[in-house]
Amino acid sequence: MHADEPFCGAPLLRRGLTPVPLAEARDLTLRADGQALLDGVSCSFAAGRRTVVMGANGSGKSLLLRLMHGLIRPTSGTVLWRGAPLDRRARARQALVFQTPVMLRRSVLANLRFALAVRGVPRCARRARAEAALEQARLTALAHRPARVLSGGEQQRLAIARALACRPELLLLDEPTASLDPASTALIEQAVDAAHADGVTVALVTHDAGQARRLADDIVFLHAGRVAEHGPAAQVLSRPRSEAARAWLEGRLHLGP
Ligand SMILES: Nc1ncnc2c1ncn2[C@@H]1O[C@H](COP(=O)(O)OP(=O)(O)OP(=O)(O)O)[C@@H](O)[C@H]1O
Repeated sequence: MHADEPFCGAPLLRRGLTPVPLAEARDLTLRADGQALLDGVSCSFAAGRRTVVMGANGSGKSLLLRLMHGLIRPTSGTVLWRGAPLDRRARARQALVFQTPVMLRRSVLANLRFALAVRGVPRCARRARAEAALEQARLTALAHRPARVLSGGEQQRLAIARALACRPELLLLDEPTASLDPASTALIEQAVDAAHADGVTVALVTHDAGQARRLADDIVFLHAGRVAEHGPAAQVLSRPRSEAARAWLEGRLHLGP
């Protein structure tokens, strides 16, 4: 497969089935100050799978997630949702969790209930749904604490619980464990696993090759704003085809596009 070709899920392809990607980037270019930050990026997040986006600092991973979520518009190219251009309704089927979560100046529980209100969940259903999400995230004991005083790991778990309480089809996570210790990282990975087991499609940015091995079904490897590799995790991690991914996985420096 050519590195820039959309990849839609190897097991299905092996069985002769062609899945429609849940979300797809088609030839996305993003320019700023005369510079291409993303340059002809095509890739897809296949339904029901966990796609891990990897690459060096500044390779364009966060920008790709923001484009896929419609937070920013590409200079050219298209973001597709179930084969049609991304629109407001489709955006509501996604949830994006930032590396540094944004918490309202309210309690943990109120943060969850507010998110549900914004998504139009009826008032009578909010409390039960918020409490269930807290229990799943093991945050029930902290329900009435101001969200902003929680530790980094707890805030990240709350941010993911808040996103999942809205029942997205696609959960986009931008380096959710970047500054967390192994125990907090394990709790986040459990939450991702549970969401995936519930049928949520996951796209996750990480620098951690161990995390990619544990979580990824597919990998998109970006280098200097381009897709260097896109394929099943087992293949990309053990037999990378691009020099950029090979060097990165071996911990060597690789400079230049
Ligand atoms: N609004 C912007 N205007 C100009 N340049 C930008 C803007 N946002 C991001 N960039 C640049 O685009 C490039 C890619 O940024 P991005 O945040 O996607 O990288 P990343 O792969 O997520 O990096 P990291 O691993 O360090 O988080 C970087 O060089 C960054 O400086």
